Amino acid sequence: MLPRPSLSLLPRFCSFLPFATMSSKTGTFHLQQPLNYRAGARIQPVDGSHNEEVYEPATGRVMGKFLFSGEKEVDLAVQSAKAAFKIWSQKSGMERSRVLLEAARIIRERREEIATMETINNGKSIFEARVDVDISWQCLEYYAGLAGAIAGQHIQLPGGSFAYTRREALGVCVGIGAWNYPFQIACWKSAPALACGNAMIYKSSPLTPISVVMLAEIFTQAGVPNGLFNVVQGGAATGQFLCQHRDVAKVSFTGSVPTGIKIMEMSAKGIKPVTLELGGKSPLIIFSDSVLENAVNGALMANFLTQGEVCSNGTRVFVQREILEAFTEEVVKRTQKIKIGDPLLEDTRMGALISRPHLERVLGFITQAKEQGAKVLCGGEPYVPDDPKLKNGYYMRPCVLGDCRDDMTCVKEEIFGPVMSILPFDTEEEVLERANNTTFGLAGGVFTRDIQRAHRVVAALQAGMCFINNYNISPVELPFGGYKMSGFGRENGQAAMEYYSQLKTICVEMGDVESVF
Ligand SMILES: NC(=O)c1ccc[n+]([C@@H]2O[C@H](COP(=O)([O-])OP(=O)(O)OC[C@H]3O[C@@H](n4cnc5c(N)ncnc54)[C@H](O)[C@@H]3O)[C@@H](O)[C@H]2O)c1
Ligand SMILES: C[N+](C)(C)CCCC=O
Repeated sequence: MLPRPSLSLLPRFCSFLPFATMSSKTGTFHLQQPLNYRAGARIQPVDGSHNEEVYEPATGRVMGKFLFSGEKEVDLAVQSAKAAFKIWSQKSGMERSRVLLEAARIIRERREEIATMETINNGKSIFEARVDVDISWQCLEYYAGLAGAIAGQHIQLPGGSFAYTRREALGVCVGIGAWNYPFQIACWKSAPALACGNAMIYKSSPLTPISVVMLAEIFTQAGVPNGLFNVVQGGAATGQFLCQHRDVAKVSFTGSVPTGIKIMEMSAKGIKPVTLELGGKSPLIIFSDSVLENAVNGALMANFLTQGEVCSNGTRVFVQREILEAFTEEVVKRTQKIKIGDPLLEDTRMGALISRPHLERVLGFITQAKEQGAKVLCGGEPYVPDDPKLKNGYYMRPCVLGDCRDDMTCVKEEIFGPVMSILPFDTEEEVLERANNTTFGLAGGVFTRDIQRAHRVVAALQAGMCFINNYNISPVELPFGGYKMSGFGRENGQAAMEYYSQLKTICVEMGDVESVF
């Protein structure tokens, strides 16, 4: 069943344009063009460590190879971005706004092509990839709207003197992204960065290097100066060259906690500000007075989007004991009905996980959960679709675990796969204590009909993004980010503008200087 149309995942704009030039059937795409982008064009990097293969998760097929960028290529990208920054940062907010609006328009126009590419490279269903693309152009439109509103303050001082503040761009910003929302994460970072007058160099996860280059082309077509948005490709070493570069002013990172720690350490050496969007193990609390159908829908949304590979997922589902049986029965029934298979088919709702090692890691968590006493209520095993071309894809059946305890690994660690753990509780006080007993703090949710309890519970949750009676919806107007080890800084909403700009204060003397000497 689809979410309700009010605050739902359904696109706010739909344009079903014909496919562009690329092949759109699973198992047919071949990488032909370079994946680095510098000074307004796709290029081969001037140096690099090695060639990396790009896989299609739906089939397990290698689609092509690309070179991991070396230090020289990173430096050229930074120098190109520095030159473009000089032009872009001098434009008015309204001029920047017009370019971002044009980029949003082109994304809408190329919606089907981008969504198809995202599905081919990530493995998520085309249904979800279209939603990701819609959230992406909405993000550009939102920050286009804010670009013209960037303003300072005027402060009166004695004797007619005064001061004013200017909100200025930072310079060359680096964006480093994860593989679960490749195009969307690049837009969440670049839209506020460019709106504030910065340049950006972006590095995707090496598992999903393709769609961000389409974004780079779109920015150029929309009218950003050549070099303003460059793409370098690679893994940890390329990321390190970026973070350590002396001309980089800021790093915005989305990824795991261990990598986030390294990013922060490197940035600390250059006193560079960082935004860290890290992992989570979020609680979803379902009280017995909830509308059961909504609570079940919420739990599915909280666990199974993008094959469960979602940072904000509410994977610890706390259910009040009175409705445990009814809730569990319904959630299992609905999970078993999820259509798994070729992600480019219209009716598929769960595609392939990102890679073979990741699939094995997720299945390993389920084996361990069983060893520790959890009961597999459904799924949890590899899935082989009937279509022969999909037989080497990375599919599994979504899993619901019962008989879970707070001390089990499946309840404590981020699995990043389609695995829901159900945990019974009795009282509000008890569940809050247990929900907050984690080093993570990205998201949390509550289902109840008691309005006072709903607000009391979210106020007590130690998490940056909380939902009442829904889960995992992401209007771009809302700030998104974590507490505790899930990171700091915010993406989306007005808040993100703070993280891509700096404040200058100018103090103006209107009288004579009174010296104390
Ligand atoms: N909070 C959020 O908004 C959010 C969103 C998506 C994913 N995530 C998190 O991301 C993780 C999954 O993504 P992943 O496996 O790509 O994470 P990861 O930390 O392995 O990699 C993330 C990015 O960092 C790069 N990288 C790796 N080592 C680096 C280093 N030493 N220096 C610089 N860059 C380096 C990678 O190449 C990749 O581009 C999960 O923990 C998930 O929760 C968080
Ligand atoms: C768009 N979602 C579903 C809120 C996911 C945000 C990015 C986290 O992985």
